[in-house]
Amino acid sequence: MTALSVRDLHKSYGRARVLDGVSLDVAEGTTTAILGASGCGKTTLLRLIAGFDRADGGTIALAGRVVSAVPPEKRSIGYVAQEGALFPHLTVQANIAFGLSRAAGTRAERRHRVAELLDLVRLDASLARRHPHELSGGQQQRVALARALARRPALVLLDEPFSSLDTALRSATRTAVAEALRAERVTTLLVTHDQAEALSLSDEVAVLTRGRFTQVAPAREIYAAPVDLDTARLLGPGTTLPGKADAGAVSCTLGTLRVAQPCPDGDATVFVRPEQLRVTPAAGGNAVVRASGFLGADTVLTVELPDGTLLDARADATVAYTTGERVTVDVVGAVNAYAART
Ligand SMILES: Nc1ncnc2c1ncn2[C@@H]1O[C@H](COP(=O)(O)OP(=O)(O)OP(=O)(O)O)[C@@H](O)[C@H]1O
Repeated sequence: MTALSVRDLHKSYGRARVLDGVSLDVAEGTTTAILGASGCGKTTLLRLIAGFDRADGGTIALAGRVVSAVPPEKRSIGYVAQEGALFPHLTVQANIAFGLSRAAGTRAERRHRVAELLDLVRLDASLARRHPHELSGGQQQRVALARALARRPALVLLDEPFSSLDTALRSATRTAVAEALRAERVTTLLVTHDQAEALSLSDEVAVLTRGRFTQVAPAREIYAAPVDLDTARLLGPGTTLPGKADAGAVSCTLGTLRVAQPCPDGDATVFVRPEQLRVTPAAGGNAVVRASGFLGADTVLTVELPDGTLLDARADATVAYTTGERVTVDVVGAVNAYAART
């Protein structure tokens, strides 16, 4: 069943058209990540769905019911903002219980639900009596999620919920949140501009560009075959090269390569991701290492081809590459190519 259905949504601020015909369906119990550049309208869309702002046109339906006239508190939506916005004067327990109305069972039942929620977001019960300032940023975000889930909402909106956390905390919090959402089988819309977050947390990724969704597809599918160059770049780094497409292949400075999806014959832009290039040390190699950055798990190299083309490649971190060293560069698998913009 479709939990959320957005149709042809429009929103402008003055003359600036932010959403220009946005449509999206989210199936019940799934997570869709909205990926888009800063300022593309992601938060605007969430605010319209939550009912904090009104659209200029289009409809939003929750479980098949159009909600234009329904106030935010009656939409059965949980919202977690960039920084959880917990009540600073209330304990963790009281913050979570705030989401539960007094009508929702006895005091003992509410306590039980709070304990259940703390467990769900993997927070120790001993934290229940602390105040937000006595928690780490990651713990605060997990309390914010517990509060949003308290009333068993039909839909949870997460607006860049991990952006204020450092790398290690971000990854741990992300895992805890993903597991909690899966356990509750709650329908979720996650806004992010972090491609790793979008790809790892979602059933589907929806790419918002120039006021519309340009592609909505499962993470693997969208990563392997982005519809256009902007979408390809949003999903991760890559080098663009001029080329010529002809009958299902594309020729460029790297040779004649297979294409992952159809590209019209003629001038093309080839997009090669760092992991699609295999670099091997070789005295008589066709390229020279111009820069190398050791990242721990792997190394990112910038290599130069004889015609001066610079390529970014991912390489084996156990090999210490030096600037000026000769290497061979091969392309692994099919690449994406798009009709060149005139
Ligand atoms: N209340 C408002 N009044 C005027 N302009 C606004 C208002 N809210 C947002 N905007 C503008 O609308 C555009 C979209 O903003 P929005 O916050 O939705 O983007 P975003 O994709 O969430 O960005 P970010 O990733 O940086 O948070 C921006 O250009 C912003 O300046």
